[in-house]
Amino acid sequence: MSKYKLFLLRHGEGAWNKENRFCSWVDQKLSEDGVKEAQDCGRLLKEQGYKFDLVFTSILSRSIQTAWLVLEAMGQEWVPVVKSWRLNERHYGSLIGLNRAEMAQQHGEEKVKLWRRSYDITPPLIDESHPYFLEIYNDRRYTTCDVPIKDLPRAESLKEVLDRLLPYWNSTVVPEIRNGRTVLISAHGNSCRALLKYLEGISDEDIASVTLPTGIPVLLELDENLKPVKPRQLLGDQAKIQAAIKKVEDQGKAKPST
Ligand SMILES: O=C(OP(=O)(O)O)[C@H](O)COP(=O)(O)O
Repeated sequence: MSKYKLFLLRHGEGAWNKENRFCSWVDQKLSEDGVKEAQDCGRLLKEQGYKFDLVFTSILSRSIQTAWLVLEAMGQEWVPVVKSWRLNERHYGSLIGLNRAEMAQQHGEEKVKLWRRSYDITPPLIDESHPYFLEIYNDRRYTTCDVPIKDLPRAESLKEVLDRLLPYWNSTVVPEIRNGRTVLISAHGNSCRALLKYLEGISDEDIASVTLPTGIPVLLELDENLKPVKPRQLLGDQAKIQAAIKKVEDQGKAKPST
């Protein structure tokens, strides 16, 4: 029997989602379309009568901005928002900033698919020579983490995302859910995929075909042991959701960038 409802949300479209670049730990704001997606998401959740008690976000602006816009559209701005780097997007290492379609032209679509969707392959590490290295590691927000900056990731597989996310899930999110709070996690494509893999017990192989579009809330109904009692529900117009999923999957195809 369903005891708890948990909502996962990949933030609305960011500027680099539009440009088909690996964004990851670079702090991009939402695009105009992304703002609209987040507002539409909030309106939909309000129409369906959902109420949140607590929102968790990463420390990247696009997930925080999305949480604010959702709460504003729901008229629930007062709901507390708690932030942690442990919900950040997967660290894409030296791939950060690169265009997926150009990478597919250079390295082949299969290689890009492995980098994007394999469970335990870590992309090449970012180092000091990378154009976004200083922007990331000199950012004051990373002095607030529960690990020193030198120990923060330099690239992560999906498995490594789950390894850094799970302690936070267990210590901080789970007690709130067990206390009966309805939680929204406003995060990222891959941090949400990692959590979904854990909660739904998805195999290392099958997680490769799980794709989350931006701005679409995912509802999980959980039993008393926080195990899903039914398949995840992506809320909204199902034809639009399927088209948005295909668009994300096609980002790794070797077509000329626009
Ligand atoms: O920043 C990213 O995700 P996000 O838009 O959910 O924050 C990644 O670049 C997503 O890339 P992917 O869909 O190739 O894994």
